[in-house]
Amino acid sequence: MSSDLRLGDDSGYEGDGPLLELDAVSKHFAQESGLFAGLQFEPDRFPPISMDPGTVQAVDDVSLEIQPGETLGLVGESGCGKSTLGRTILRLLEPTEGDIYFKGRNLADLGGEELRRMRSDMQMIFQDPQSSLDPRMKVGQIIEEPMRAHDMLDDEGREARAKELLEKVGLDPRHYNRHPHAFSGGQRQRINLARALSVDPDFVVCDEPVSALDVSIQAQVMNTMDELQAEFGLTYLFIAHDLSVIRYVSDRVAVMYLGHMVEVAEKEELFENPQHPYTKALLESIPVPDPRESGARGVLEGEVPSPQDPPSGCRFRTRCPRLIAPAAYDLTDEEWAHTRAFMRAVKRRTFEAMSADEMRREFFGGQPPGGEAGEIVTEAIDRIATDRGDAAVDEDDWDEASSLLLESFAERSICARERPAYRLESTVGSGEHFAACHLHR
Ligand SMILES: Nc1ncnc2c1ncn2[C@@H]1O[C@H](COP(=O)(O)OP(=O)(O)OP(=O)(O)O)[C@@H](O)[C@H]1O
Repeated sequence: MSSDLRLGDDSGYEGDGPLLELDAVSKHFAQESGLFAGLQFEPDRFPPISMDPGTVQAVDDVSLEIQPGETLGLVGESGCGKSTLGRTILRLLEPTEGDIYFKGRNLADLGGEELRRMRSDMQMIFQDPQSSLDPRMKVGQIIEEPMRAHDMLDDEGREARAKELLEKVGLDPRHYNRHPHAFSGGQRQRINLARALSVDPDFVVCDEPVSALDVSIQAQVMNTMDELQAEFGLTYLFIAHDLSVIRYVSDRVAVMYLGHMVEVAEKEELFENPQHPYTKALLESIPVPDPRESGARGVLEGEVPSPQDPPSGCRFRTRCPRLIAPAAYDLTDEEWAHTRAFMRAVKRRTFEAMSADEMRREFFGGQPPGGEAGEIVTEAIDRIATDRGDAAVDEDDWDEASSLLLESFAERSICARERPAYRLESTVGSGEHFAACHLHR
């Protein structure tokens, strides 16, 4: 673990708790600016226009621990809040709510010299090695810059360290005086690594560090990062949207969806025994290399809702294939599956107008559910049936049928009413398995 590249006595972490702990951390942004951003039309008021800047709930109520020496992979679709979480941890963004503890200290309590030291302990590397390296600076200057900012070593010491780091990241120390444009993408990412390591951090947020690289280069850079982790005693938060990258680098994996953490488990456990429908859908959507096995597999239905107005309860529920039936109705699994599919089809208007009988056949095999649920389904069908007898079906009828179904079924599900959070036993791995899904209630 030790290296002569470790600086000073305060490097390393001797405590027995997590290196990093997030306690209910949120980061909300004021709505993106624009000429009409936030303008609301409210006909019942005078004047009928108001300004509600609104907020983007990029990260919402996230709790998480990262142990010393581990790599926690953070995965999720574009826009789910991964980068925002990484930046908030590093205090590049101020959290809206919640606490972040690093080495047992609340970052919000630190000031002056302590905060400065903590900042050098936590570094970040970014996706695009092209734009994060100043083209006017030489490689040596780039690597020495953070040391200079933190007043570490003298000129000679910095130069010696920069050259040693170049070698450690797999580059030639004689390239010290070159400019970054002379290097390939993979080499530039290695320069970034050397720069991040120059101040001897304990924790590095790696934000999509290999996403911009050719697949053939990705593994080489990830292997170097792995070697450096062992040598420097580093802890990584490794952000990626690519599950094969996550599988390659992680010890544990955290899955994010629309600002919430939906599942966290050891890597093997997460890949072999996923417990959240969103994780399952993500895993099933990994492209299969075998061309004989084609066709749609686990394609996620519908659009990701807006982080300005996220769904209540489980944020994935509007797209979830396992949405739980409201307890108020006595529905068989099959009846609920039909009702759910019909509700979604009406909401998304995925079918052409048809008669009531045709809808019953198409969505319910001719047999809608009985009881109160059946009455609601029948009312919705009648509202949009082409043979309903009065004026032609219009937009308002579709909207009303959709609202009736959503309010009666989706909004009454436990998935809409309560925020899920369950701790499960791991079956493949040994550690804790967190799944935010009411199927585990
Ligand atoms: N400064 C900001 N102001 C307003 N909204 C923001 C800001 N930064 C991020 N967002 C919004 O917060 C949400 C999360 O963005 P973030 O970049 O963290 O996601 P991500 O998972 O890292 O996505 P990607 O992989 O595309 O970078 C998005 O809806 C984004 O538009």
